[in-house]
Amino acid sequence: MSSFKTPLSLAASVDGAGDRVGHSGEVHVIVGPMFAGKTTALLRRVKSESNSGRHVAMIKSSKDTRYAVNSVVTHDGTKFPCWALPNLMSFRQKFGADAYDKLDVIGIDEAQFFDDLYDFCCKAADLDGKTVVIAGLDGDYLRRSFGSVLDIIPLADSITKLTARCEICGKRANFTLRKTGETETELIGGKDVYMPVCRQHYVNGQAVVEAVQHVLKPCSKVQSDFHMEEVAVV
Ligand SMILES: Nc1ncnc2c1ncn2[C@@H]1O[C@H](COP(=O)(O)OP(=O)(O)O)[C@@H](O)[C@H]1O
Ligand SMILES: Cc1cn([C@H]2C[C@H](O)[C@@H](COP(=O)(O)O)O2)c(=O)[nH]c1=O
Repeated sequence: MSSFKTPLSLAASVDGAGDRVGHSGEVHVIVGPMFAGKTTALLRRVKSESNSGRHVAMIKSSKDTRYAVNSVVTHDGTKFPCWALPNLMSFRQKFGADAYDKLDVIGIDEAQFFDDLYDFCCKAADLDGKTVVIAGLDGDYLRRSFGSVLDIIPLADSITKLTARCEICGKRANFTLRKTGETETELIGGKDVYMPVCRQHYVNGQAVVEAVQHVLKPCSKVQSDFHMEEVAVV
């Protein structure tokens, strides 16, 4: 019998996770602004895979403890148990190598917070044969690329961009407006801090936030108390 190994089987056997090689993995990416239904779509997909008898696991970033520590929770309250982790590469070891090898589907929520998203997806789908379903923000509150979410587009079998409803006019919302004056990229929050908006209301709303911050600059107490609801953006 030949002992020749392809680069793929060699990589998998070196890593000790070769059980699923030959079984092709997949990468499905769900993006959009906040409140677009990304977590809802992720849960629907993972639950349906589980109902079909496949072994599933869900991961979210441990940075996001808004609704629950060990569950993924949608904005309308649907829950699913998950592993809350600071990074993805620790998942196999924490989940257990044997259990990991039996997994068919891995769901990842809040993907923008994982620095090792690209490497994890490559390994999980290409080498370990997993179906990886990823939900995350494509853009931050300034509509800049957020984390590594856009980096995994070239790895993807499918990409779904969802929209929310603009909180001001009810049209389709593609963007997330931060209502407060904080400027750090990562700022955990819900409707208290963010609202989904259409293009027109993103541009108007962002101008209002910037103008208010400019006016209030020397007065940091008032600045941190400022909220968009108090200003008309139409
Ligand atoms: N402006 C809005 N547009 C759409 N859905 C909204 C809005 N505000 C609240 N929601 C609620 O948010 C739910 C989607 O939540 P979720 O799946 O957690 O979204 P995401 O993960 O994209 O932030 C909707 O089903 C709806 O009940
Ligand atoms: C726009 C934006 C969002 N965040 C944070 C806010 C929330 O905690 C999550 C997104 O949650 P969702 O499930 O998509 O509703 O990300 C951030 O840190 N920085 C931003 O610019």
